Amino acid sequence: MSSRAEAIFFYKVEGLYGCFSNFSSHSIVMKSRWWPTTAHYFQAQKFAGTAYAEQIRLAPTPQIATEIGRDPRLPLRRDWEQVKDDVMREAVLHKFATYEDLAKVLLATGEKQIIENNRLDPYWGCGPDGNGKNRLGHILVEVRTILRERVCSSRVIAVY
Ligand SMILES: Nc1c(N[C@@H]2O[C@H](COP(=O)(O)O)[C@@H](O)[C@H]2O)[nH]c(=O)[nH]c1=O
Repeated sequence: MSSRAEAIFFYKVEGLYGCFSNFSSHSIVMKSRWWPTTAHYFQAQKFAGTAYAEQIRLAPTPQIATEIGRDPRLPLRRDWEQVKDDVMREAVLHKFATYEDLAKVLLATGEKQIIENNRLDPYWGCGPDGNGKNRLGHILVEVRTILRERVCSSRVIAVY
């Protein structure tokens, strides 16, 4: 893995590598439903199987989906802390597997570190001091590895 100095930083959808954000306008189909963004899917899974999940799915923007998903008055599923990383990985993998152009951007980052430059979020992002867990960046690196392995195995099949 590269040094932090060479790392790829992303956050805003409008910025370079904006397609790495869960707010980017790339819809996915998961659990037999259409989701406008991975942010909609991720936030809805906090209330899977309830009417709140559908309300989030139909939210007009990822910002509104996230606002609803973070509402502390809503009944968060009990196992959320245990499953949230898996939900995020599943959504991000699905997005990059759906859009070949995005997969190419991610694969072209080679071995570089990927960091969500979100100063407000020490869990998914780098946090206020830059030493946050950066879980979204790590998940993007995991997805990059999975996609690379898929590309390699499809090339092996093509050779045979
Ligand atoms: N707030 C924000 C983003 N934060 C995103 O929200 C998700 C985490 O939600 P939660 O677990 O409820 O805190 C995760 O995908 C994180 O990257 N992203 C963006 O592009 N723009 C924003 O303004």
